[in-house]
Amino acid sequence: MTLLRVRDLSKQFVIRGQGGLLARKASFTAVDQVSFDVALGETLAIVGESGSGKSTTARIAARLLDPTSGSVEFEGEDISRATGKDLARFRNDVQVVFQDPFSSLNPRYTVERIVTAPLTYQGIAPKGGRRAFTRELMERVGLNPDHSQRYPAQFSGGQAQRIGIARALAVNPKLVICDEAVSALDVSIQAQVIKLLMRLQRESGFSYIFIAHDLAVVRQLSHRVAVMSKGRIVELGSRDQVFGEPRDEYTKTLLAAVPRINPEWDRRRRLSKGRS
Ligand SMILES: Nc1ncnc2c1ncn2[C@@H]1O[C@H](COP(=O)(O)OP(=O)(O)OP(=O)(O)O)[C@@H](O)[C@H]1O
Repeated sequence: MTLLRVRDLSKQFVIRGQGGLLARKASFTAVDQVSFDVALGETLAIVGESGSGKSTTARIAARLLDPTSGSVEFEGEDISRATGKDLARFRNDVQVVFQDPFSSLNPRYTVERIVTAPLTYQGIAPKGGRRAFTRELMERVGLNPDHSQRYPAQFSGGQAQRIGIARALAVNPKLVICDEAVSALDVSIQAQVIKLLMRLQRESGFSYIFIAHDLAVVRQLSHRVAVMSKGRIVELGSRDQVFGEPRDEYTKTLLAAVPRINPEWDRRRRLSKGRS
């Protein structure tokens, strides 16, 4: 079942030159005619060099930013038209986990207040009370539930990212957008958080849009991969196709830069090269 349907999405930013009020304006196309679907329960990775338009695409999909043109449908509804209750439901169903947990968590709030805040805004009382709800969520993401009254600064980077994930899960989302969510973490911590993200998806069946520039990470957890370059999707296919038999020249260059960690993919790539 298609959860998210993005069609012909474009985003132009207006850039002002120097020179105060008389400065000339120019427009810059950050996202150019991008289309993709995300099915329920799948992980679509969006990869590409810095500045290729990955985050802008994701921010539009989460309605944090309006597109210049194109459409985004969530469960068949055009989200640009959603207002009131429909918009509130969409904001629940789609959660975003950002790269830097410390700047996306309020430093003056305890973990309990952070993870229950999305419910508080909606006037919903967590089942079993705030304390029990927070403890359960903390256990789910591998944090010590006895630390629910601590502040973000009292946690390591990896633990803080788990708080961000717990906050996203608090409202039972259908789609979680991870925007470089593991990029700032040490490799060993990164591996633990990736395992956690995969386990949570198996348990709850939600979808991910997983934005990353690290292809080794994407290889581990994606079902399908979209490769972006200069605002456009240059290749979109299953993980095995994109990694094993890339069609686009830019994808091939990107893959050539990845350390070889999976001999099976290498073998398939060599075989596919031999065929052509
Ligand atoms: N608010 C803005 N105003 C002007 N230009 C912007 C704005 N936001 C993004 N851009 C530009 O749009 C382009 C795409 O940015 P975006 O952040 O989507 O790329 P990205 O692929 O996510 O890059 P990174 O991996 O570095 O985060 C970049 O050139 C960026 O500088």
